[in-house]
Amino acid sequence: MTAKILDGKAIAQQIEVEIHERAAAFEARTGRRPGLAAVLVGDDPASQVYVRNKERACARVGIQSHMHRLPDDTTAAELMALIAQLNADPAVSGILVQLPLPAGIDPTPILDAIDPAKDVDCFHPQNVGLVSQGRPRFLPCTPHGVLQILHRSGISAAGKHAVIIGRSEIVGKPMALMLMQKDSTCGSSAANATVTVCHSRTADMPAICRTADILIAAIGKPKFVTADMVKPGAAVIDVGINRTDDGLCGDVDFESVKEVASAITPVPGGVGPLTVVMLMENTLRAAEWQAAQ
Ligand SMILES: Nc1nc(=O)c2c([nH]1)NC[C@@H]1CN(c3ccc(C(=O)N[C@@H](CCC(=O)O)C(=O)O)cc3)C=[N+]21
Ligand SMILES: [Mg+2]
Repeated sequence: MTAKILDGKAIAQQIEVEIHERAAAFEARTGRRPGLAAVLVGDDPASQVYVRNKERACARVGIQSHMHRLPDDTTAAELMALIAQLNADPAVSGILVQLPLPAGIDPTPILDAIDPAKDVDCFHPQNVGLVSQGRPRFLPCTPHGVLQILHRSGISAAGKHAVIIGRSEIVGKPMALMLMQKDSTCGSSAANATVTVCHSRTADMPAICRTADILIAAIGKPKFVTADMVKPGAAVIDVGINRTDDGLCGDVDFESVKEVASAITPVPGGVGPLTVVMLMENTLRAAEWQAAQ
């Protein structure tokens, strides 16, 4: 079997059209553009790429981007002062502090200081709590993007065994919560999975992965998932983006796994573009709520 390649870029473009229409309607109704403030501290090359992609997406969908590029030696106090200013600015609907922050700054108090109504990354404990209770205000961008890829590719999760490799607060953990819930923004077929989470201390991970109908790799190890870990016919979603000497690659060994899976996302052009577009959706959602207050 050769897998169907799930074209994340094309799916993201479809969703962008929908968001562009909603953003235009918002602007027509309120006379204001939704605004996204992105804070980038230091000069991490991957972060530069991601933030530039987010800025470009804002321009395409009709969101005003407010970029704050700060030097590597910015202090936590300076960053806190900027967050306070952005929290108070009515032109700023959503705030994103690009991670990782430079080694000297603890991200937790910074992220906790973002107004939960502007927390478009969905990292604030209040928003994480709402997701975990199945009544989300925002959805975390990458897991939401994965649900959109599955849903818009006609892959149902309901009743299936979804195995997630990785337990990060940003991807693995919220992905598990969202897949096991009764419903999702994409309907009940993009939820209701039986979920297993594997991590670095999991015993016999390959055997567990081989029972997955949907296998989601989010560990940050290049080509970690090999063909022997995949059940024939499984759908494989690769959340990893690793920069190696031979260029970008995911957490999945694409060339071998595509011969076993029924569907697979590429890297680049898979989950990454969805992460960006779901951030646009959250920013628009934030603007709509703030306008209704
Ligand atoms: N506060 C915060 N929020 C984030 O959402 C966040 C973050 N920090 N830190 C890093 C990760 C990673 N991330 C990506 C964004 C865009 C692409 C993306 O555009 N990918 C394209 C291009 C990849 C490339 O050229 O490098 C693709 O996969 O096709 C990927 C990954 C957001 N993250
Ligand atoms: Mg990573």
